[in-house]
Amino acid sequence: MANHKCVDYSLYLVTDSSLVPSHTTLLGQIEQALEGGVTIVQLREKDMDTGPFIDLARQVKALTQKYNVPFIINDRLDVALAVDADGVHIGQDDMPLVEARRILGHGKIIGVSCNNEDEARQATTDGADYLGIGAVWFTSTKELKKEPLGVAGVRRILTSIDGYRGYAVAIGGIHLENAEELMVGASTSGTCTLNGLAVVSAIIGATDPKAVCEKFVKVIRAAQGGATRDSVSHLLSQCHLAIKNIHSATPMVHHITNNVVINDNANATLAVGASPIMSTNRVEMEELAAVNGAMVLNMGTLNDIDTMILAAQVNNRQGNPVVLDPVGGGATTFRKSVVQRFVTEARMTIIKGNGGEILSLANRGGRSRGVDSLGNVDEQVAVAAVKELALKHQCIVAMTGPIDYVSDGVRTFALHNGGPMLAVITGSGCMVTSIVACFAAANRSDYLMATIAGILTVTIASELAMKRQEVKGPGTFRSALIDELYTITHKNPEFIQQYANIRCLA
Ligand SMILES: Cc1ncc(COP(=O)(O)OP(=O)(O)O)c(N)n1
Ligand SMILES: Cc1nc(C(=O)O)sc1CCOP(=O)(O)O
Repeated sequence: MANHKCVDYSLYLVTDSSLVPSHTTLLGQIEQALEGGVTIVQLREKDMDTGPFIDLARQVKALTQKYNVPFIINDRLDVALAVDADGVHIGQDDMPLVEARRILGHGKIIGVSCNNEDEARQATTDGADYLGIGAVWFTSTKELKKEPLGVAGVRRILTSIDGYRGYAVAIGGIHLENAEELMVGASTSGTCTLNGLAVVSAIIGATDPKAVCEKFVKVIRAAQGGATRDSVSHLLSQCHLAIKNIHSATPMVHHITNNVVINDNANATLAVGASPIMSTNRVEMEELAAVNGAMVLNMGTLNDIDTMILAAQVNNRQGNPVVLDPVGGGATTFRKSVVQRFVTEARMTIIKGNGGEILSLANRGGRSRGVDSLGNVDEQVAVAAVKELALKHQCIVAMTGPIDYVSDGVRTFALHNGGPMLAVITGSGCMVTSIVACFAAANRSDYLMATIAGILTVTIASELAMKRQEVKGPGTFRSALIDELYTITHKNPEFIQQYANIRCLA
């Protein structure tokens, strides 16, 4: 599963040009829907020749780019490749998922239609990024071959794939009046819940698609808010498992990091049970990527930018998580342009920076002096920045500081752990990045949880280190911090659940 792609599936528009009202056009309806808050668009044209399909796909892609939402093509891999869409949706009678993945690679989204537990299990095993579960109810948009599932049927399928870390949407017969019943009724407390609704006729056939979408978004967000709040304790219980996964995988974490922190980062990586390698020679990037668990790109020392980008690209191709630390990203014009190169020329799985770095990347100001962030960040601004960037770059974004904010674009958490001593040793932020990468390497099915687990491990370790009698100042704190990383991950993983101070911001 290429699940480093964080996508907001909340309101998934699936098109059908035959349903467009006579006074308007398909493109007009799609644009209205995007204005109303659709979060992902699938072009589904069952009877269009290839040439016109590609032409139309190019126009729809331009619209989705304007609104910064992913663009998916129904059934046709050739069209998806021709227009460089973000992914494809395939049905049970279409090209097998493993073949589609072989052709499209791990960088693209692949969704699969599922109507029962067996199909869902197979799709999750084969690495689907999301499932389209349906039909929920009767629909006049498509002739159904099987009885509708109902809300209970959708829930049953979701429950049967508990442990799956991809996404799921429901489809078939969904309109404003039954959306809440479905979102609330099908939600589960397990790892796999309903992430959104896929809708055709209620939007494409509407006289005012923008207004319809705004109402859908309200209903869906309200249902997600309740479910997300319930998920904090579940998330923390997963951190325990995430540590175990590091020990069983002992992943190699390849760093291209800065000269100041290289030794501390290697020791911290070892302390949590992963294996560091700090190579910067481009000759071996490809070979390292083949065995890597994760890649850290830390911009502190910018000696060879092309090699760093190459390293990210080869790790992208291998499906390895790439963690970017845009150190000093807002400090100079040069650094600002380098961050832009990283995020446009390669795909980042996690971006972790301080307030100045993240706000700069989000074009929301971001004051830095050298590599340090200046000033506290207002919570509303911080949340807007991490959410916006997560959706834009389809990745997890973490802004660290006195409070850490982490988002996948849909779910956002505020983490309140961490002692003041972290600010008086050099490279504590870089250490967080290394540890996040260790968790990501061993927990590829849930990068949001991996990021939170990584941050909490360091911040809780810092609180424990400060309580140690031998800690008298920054020097002794630095050693104690590495000791406590070891303690949490080797002896007391329950400390994360015990000490985490975390809020869910719906
Ligand atoms: C999000 C989503 N879910 C299910 C489907 C149905 O796809 P498929 O089974 O391929 O049927 P057709 O769309 O081809 O009629 C979908 N398109 N999108
Ligand atoms: C395209 C599609 N796939 C389905 C499935 O069950 O897989 S139901 C469906 C049509 C959904 O259209 P509407 O939102 O107009 O009911």
